[in-house]
Amino acid sequence: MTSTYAGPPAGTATAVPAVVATEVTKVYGSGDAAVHALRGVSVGFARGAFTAIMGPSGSGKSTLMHCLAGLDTVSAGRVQLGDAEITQLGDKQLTLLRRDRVGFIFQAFNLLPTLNAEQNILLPLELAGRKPDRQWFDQVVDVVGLRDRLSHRPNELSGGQQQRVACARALVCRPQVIFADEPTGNLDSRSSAEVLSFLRSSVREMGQTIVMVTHDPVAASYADRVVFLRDGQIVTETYQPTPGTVLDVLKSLGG
Ligand SMILES: Nc1ncnc2c1ncn2[C@@H]1O[C@H](COP(=O)(O)OP(=O)(O)OP(=O)(O)O)[C@@H](O)[C@H]1O
Repeated sequence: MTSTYAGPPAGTATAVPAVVATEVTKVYGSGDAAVHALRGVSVGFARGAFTAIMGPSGSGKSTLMHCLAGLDTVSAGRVQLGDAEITQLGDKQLTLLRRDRVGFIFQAFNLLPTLNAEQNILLPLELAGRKPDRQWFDQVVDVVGLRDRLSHRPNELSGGQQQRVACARALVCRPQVIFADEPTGNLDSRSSAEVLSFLRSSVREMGQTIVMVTHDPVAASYADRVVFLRDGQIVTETYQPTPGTVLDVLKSLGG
């Protein structure tokens, strides 16, 4: 089945996409038990833009993100990340692609408790055998506002600060895309605002590309664009969203 979504209005999508999904289908299980989580999704995510994915529960948001990030395989269709067609890659190549080109931020901060903030931020580079670029590290630390917390362990940091460490950890590798899955789901509204402002400045000031799944219209309003899923298809999108416009679309989708 193909998506009913006809694409952005003429003249609005000018940037080169960092990730493109073409006719992506994902079916879990088979026969009577088959769940069609994605039904022919075609969508591009512009480089240097902050895009949110929204939709009612079960509409396929996490599945789409996992397929875009090479965390899950597609049943049919293609995903292109930069110059790599990830749907053609084997497990080993996918692992390297995720390590070298993709950053992740999850709802649970996933920091190592025995390492301090600086060590947590630098861990992925260390694991990849890459030397940290000190100047870039300093810039990232300043953007996230963690300069005076670098020697603190996660249990000495607030939830918002821990998530900012997780954001810095994703950014320091200079990934082509950062995928964020409900990054503010565990945070109070003040810490959420801190993290979202930081994500937005990493896009504005550092040219980062971010794709974020969220349920929260306020979180989505920090993005440049919101794409909406329903029943495994992209049904509409909005640019320069506000919490009000996002809520209106969600209501119309029954979310
Ligand atoms: N591993 C799985 N096995 C079987 N079905 C699955 C699996 N993962 C997801 N699904 C189903 O696929 C559909 C889409 O799920 P998905 O988690 O992508 O939705 P979502 O929009 O992220 O939902 P939510 O907002 O509740 O997190 C749902 O019907 C879900 O039950």
